[in-house]
Amino acid sequence: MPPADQPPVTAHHPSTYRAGWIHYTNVAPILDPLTLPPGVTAITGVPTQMNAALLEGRVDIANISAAEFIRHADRLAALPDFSVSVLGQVYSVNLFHTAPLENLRRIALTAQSATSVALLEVLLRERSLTPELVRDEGTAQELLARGYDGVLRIGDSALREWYEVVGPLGDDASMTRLPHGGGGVCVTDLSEEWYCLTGQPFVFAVWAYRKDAPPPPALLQAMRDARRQGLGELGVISRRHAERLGLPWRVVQHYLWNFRYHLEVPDRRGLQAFADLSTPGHVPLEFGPRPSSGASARIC
Ligand SMILES: C=C(O[C@@H]1C=C(C(=O)O)C=C[C@H]1O)C(=O)O
Repeated sequence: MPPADQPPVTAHHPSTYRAGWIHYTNVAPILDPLTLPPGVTAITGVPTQMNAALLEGRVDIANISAAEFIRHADRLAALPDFSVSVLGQVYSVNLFHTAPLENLRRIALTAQSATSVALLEVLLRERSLTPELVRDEGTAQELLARGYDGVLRIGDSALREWYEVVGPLGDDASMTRLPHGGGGVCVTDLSEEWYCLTGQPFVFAVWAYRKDAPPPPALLQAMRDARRQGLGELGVISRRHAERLGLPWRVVQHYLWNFRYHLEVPDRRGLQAFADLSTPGHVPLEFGPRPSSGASARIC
């Protein structure tokens, strides 16, 4: 698969079902073991690319920003049992800042994100803070050096930059609550802030499809099989991605086992709370049918 930062390539054949995958490390436990069934093709990209590809009809299903699913709930439905959610710290959706939150004046926002930008807006509004928000690209260090006092980063590079600020943690790090700052830079983990505000998990991504193009059952079965395999092999997957990311494998393993991939009841409540806070007046969120095997979504 091409790296996540390449623009999506369109290769449409009417008889194929087209998937679009955000290929951040946090979906490796689902995507690494996935074998696409015959007739299904896939492209990869960053969240804003996959959001656009789904909404413009260049793919039929994609793991997209939860915020975009909420905004386009009239046209989109989500798989009932897939999510990228977390309860508390996520480590890869970070506001890097050099002054207390209350004093921030200018925050650079990554162009890769929709959900995390909307989450930041909710969190700032809750505290009645009104810094200037500017779309700008670069590493946290580069953007702080350019005069921003806050920088929002997501995904693999945000995880690496978090580790640059807080690491090295050493082999005896408890991995229960990891540090939030170092070298004059503070890291505010937006998902942890959400937890403090609501006590709920935060859903960053769902697997959404256009209501006129529901996924073939063989693809859903392949995704469920892949997730079961991937979650059973987290050690192997963590070592593979740790090497690629240049991070200690224990950090990557903790990062991955911390996610909630099943859109369970607490995640749906968190998603609903985020929808109500971020998008007042949104249309009701719609989810596809649960698996009909007789087993619960959790164990299939
Ligand atoms: C947790 C993350 O979630 C991602 C954040 C997204 C966004 O901000 O729009 C979209 C998809 C998620 O996979 C991350 O990338 O670090």
